[in-house]
Amino acid sequence: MAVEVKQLVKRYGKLVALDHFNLSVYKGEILGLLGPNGCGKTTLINSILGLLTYDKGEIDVFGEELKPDTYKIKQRIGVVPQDVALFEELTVFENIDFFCGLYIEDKAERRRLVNEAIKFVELDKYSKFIPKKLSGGLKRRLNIACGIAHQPDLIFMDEPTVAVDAQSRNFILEGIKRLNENGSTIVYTTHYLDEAEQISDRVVIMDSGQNIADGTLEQLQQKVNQGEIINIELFDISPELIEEMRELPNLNTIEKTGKNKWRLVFDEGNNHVVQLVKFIEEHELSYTQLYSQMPDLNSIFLELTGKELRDQ
Ligand SMILES: Nc1ncnc2c1ncn2[C@@H]1O[C@H](COP(=O)(O)OP(=O)(O)OP(=O)(O)O)[C@@H](O)[C@H]1O
Repeated sequence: MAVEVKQLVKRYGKLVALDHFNLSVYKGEILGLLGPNGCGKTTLINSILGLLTYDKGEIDVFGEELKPDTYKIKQRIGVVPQDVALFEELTVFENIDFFCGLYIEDKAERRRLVNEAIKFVELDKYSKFIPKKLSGGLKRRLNIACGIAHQPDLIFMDEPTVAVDAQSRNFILEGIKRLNENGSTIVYTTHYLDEAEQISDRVVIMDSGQNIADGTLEQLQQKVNQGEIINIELFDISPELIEEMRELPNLNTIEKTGKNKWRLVFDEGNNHVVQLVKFIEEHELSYTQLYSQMPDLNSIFLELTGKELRDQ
C-alpha cells in the first residue's frame, strides 16, 4: 500500500473540510481524485504530505506515519502543486536543480537527474530561459519537472492540466502515463471527468469532505442504479408499439431524442441489445444506428452527488 488514510477529520474553525475521510492508494496505480471546488482535495493532499495538521484520524505513507523529520519517506514523494511555484529569477535548469536539491545532495547525481527531468518534459531548448519567457503550458511542464526530478516513487499532482491548452494537456497526460510506466504511483486531482476516465486505474469521488465512492470505472458503474443506455434510430414505429416496448425487462425510460431517434435507459445489467433487436425483428421494424453505452463518470458523478462536476 502506498498511502492509507483512515477516518481523517480536518476542520478550519467551524468548517469541516475533511469529514472522516478514508482512502487507500495502491502501489503502482494512477488514482484520480475527483470532486467539485472546495470539496477538500487540496486539504487532503496537504494533510497526507504533512504540510497541514489535522484533528483526527490516521495517515500512513509506505506503511509509516509521516512526521516533520521522516526524510526517508519524504524523499520518495514528489509534489506538483496546483499553483505554479517557481523562482522568477532562476533559469529552468536552476529551478529544477533547486527543488531536486531538497532531496539530492550529490551535485553530479543532481545534474544527471535535472537533465533527465528536462528531457522528460521536453524543455531542452529552454533550459537557460527564466520562467517569465515561458508560455503557461511550458511553465506547467517546468512545475512538473521540479516535482519529479528526484524520481519519486509516489507523486501527487494537484490539477496539473488546469488552464493549459489542449496540446499541453495531452502532453501532461502522456507524461503522467509514462511516469507510471516507469514505476511511480500517481495521485492526481482533476475537474475533468474525461481525463480521469482516460488515464486513471481507479477514481475516488469526493464531495463535502467525504469519500462517497471509489473504484474502477466498471465498479462505479455497478454502484449507480443507471444501467445500459441504448440509442437507436427506428423508423415507422407506432405509439402502440412504443408502449409495448416499455415492457422490455429492466427498461426504465424511453426518450425521443430526435426525428426517429430514441434513447432507452435500462435499470441494471447489460446485453439488453439482444432483446431489443429481437423485439424489433418480431415487429418487422427497420432500424439503423443502434449503439449501446454504459454510464460514464459524468453520469455516475451526477447520480452520486446530484451535481454536475463540469458546472462547478
Ligand atoms: N486555510 C483555510 N482556512 C479556512 N478555510 C479553508 C482553508 N483552506 C481551505 N479552506 C476551505 O476548506 C474547504 C476545502 O478546501 P480545499 O482547498 O481543500 O478544496 P479543493 O477541493 O482542493 O478545492 P479547489 O478545487 O478549489 O482547490 C473549502 O470550503 C475551503 O474554502
